[in-house]
Amino acid sequence: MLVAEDLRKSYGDNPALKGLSFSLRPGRILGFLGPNGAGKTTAIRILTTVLKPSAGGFSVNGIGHDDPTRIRKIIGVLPESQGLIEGMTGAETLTYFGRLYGQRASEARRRAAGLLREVGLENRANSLVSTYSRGMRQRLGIARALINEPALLFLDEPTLGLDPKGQRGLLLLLKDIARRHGTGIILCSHLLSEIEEVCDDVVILRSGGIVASGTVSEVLQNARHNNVQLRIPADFVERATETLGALPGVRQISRRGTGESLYRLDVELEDVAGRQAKADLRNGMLSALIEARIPILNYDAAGVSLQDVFLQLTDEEQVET
Ligand SMILES: Nc1ncnc2c1ncn2[C@@H]1O[C@H](COP(=O)(O)OP(=O)(O)OP(=O)(O)O)[C@@H](O)[C@H]1O
Repeated sequence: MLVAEDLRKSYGDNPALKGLSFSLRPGRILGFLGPNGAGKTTAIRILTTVLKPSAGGFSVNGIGHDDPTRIRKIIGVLPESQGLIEGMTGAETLTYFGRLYGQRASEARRRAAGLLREVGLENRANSLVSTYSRGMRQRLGIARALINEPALLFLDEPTLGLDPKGQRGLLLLLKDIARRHGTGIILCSHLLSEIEEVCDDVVILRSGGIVASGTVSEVLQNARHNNVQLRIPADFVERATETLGALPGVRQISRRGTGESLYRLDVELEDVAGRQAKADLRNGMLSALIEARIPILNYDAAGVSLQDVFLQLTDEEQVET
């Protein structure tokens, strides 16, 4: 339903997006991840037709980006600031926006009631928005974004400021909407554990380019095969970095202090083919560390989370070898 091909955008001489290509199928949720300045907002602005790409293109349900009016009719957006009207009730809000989309008064009221039910706000339909909690506002914002029954829904940090229960409830609601309506959802977030839980697909951006993309399990699987985490005493971190950096199979090392006297090294190995070759690389790495008399306090090749992948792929402090 969404196909983006080689999207590029420069602000003056500053390239904010350097060739973004990905696609999304109906009913799936895609997480858009990246550190500050990676280009997420720029990409979302282009895909929601607020900005024009400098090069490349995209289409939604076959409608090309050069027809923004038609694209706007089939997408929904939940911006970071919802722009709700405090002096209206939830039901009035949705009826009002339904009318803006050209619905008749009776139809707008009926659909407003249906949407309020869908997002779990039916009991507060007649309360003023000014009395809503943050979580309720987000739910109302989502209902508003669904008014035109969009094929594609964009959400920017939808769980920001919600308590853990509210976050979970909202993510489950999104999952439900995607599955039941076949809506494609693009979610920008920094909460990686939740992205891991709710998203089917993921695109990780860094400095305007994609550093990883695919299904969440593909990205994790790939990282698990080629990445190893080590914990070593801080005193040995320089020697360990040097030793690992001299090995031909080591592609990249990220290091992070995890306490006063401990360091965590995330080591990315060459992407060699075959299980045995991968094991040989890992064993070679361990032998080199042992030979250099570096104490290894912890070794983990399996417990890689999306957060680890994200930090490793987007870490500015990493040492390229
Ligand atoms: N209107 C603008 N004019 C000039 N440069 C811009 C503009 N908007 C963004 N940029 C630059 O483009 C790059 C990407 O910014 P963008 O806002 O898309 O990143 P982001 O991933 O959304 O970051 P954040 O997580 O902080 O929102 C940054 O270097 C930013 O400084």
